[in-house]
Amino acid sequence: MNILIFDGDEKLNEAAANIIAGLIQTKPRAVLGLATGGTPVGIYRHLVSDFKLGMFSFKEVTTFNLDEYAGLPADHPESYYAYMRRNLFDHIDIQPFQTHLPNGKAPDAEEECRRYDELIDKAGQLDLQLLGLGHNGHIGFNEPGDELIGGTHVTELAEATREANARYFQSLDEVPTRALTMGVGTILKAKMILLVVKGADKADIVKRALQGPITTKCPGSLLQTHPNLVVLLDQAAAEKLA
Ligand SMILES: N[C@@H]1[C@@H](O)[C@H](O)[C@@H](COP(=O)(O)O)O[C@@H]1O
Repeated sequence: MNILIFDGDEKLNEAAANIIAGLIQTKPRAVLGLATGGTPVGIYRHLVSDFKLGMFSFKEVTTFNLDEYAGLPADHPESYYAYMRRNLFDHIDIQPFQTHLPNGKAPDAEEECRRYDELIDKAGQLDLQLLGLGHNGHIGFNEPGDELIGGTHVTELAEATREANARYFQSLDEVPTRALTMGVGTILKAKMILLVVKGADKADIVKRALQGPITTKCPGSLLQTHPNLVVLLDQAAAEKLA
């Protein structure tokens, strides 16, 4: 694992965007695994401005997002579909049919998960998976538990996760209780994983995930097994690391 620690948000966002941009420049048909949440917003902003400077094109890029809330229609402002349009897709030349998220409103969620895995399989291995880390160690919406699931599946959100995401909704009650998420097997099969974590409130979980025991109780700890893991941290998130 390669850990890089940055002094300041902007430098970190720029470094993450440069890694993604470099991949697209060398492989225009790259398959990207994308993440949502607060962490990647600045990274997407950088990618958009680099794109607008003409540094690269997303025309042949394919994307698969990690997850989507179950029950939220795509046009709900807090759906991850809406987030991706707002923060990235609407500002670049990616072809909409090459962007993928699980459909949170699919009538048969299990079938939707199978469909999503088939699409990922058909696209081939993810070249890069961008990841954030939840306060409880979740990656995507793979929550801590006695076991983890390899493929895309429906998951019950941990209370802590709903509380953390309540800031985007009018009230906690409005935060969905379930989500469709890529599994840890798919995440770990990516050729490269780019984990980005910021803030002092994540320092403990960064320590557990990167230097603690590998356990399903902290899904992020499984990333230690990946042969090409790049971790970008700000100083606050890195402060408990040995
Ligand atoms: N499903 C997402 C994750 O993909 C994200 O990485 C994590 C951390 O979010 P944030 O970056 O806002 O702290 O929580 C969310 O609930």
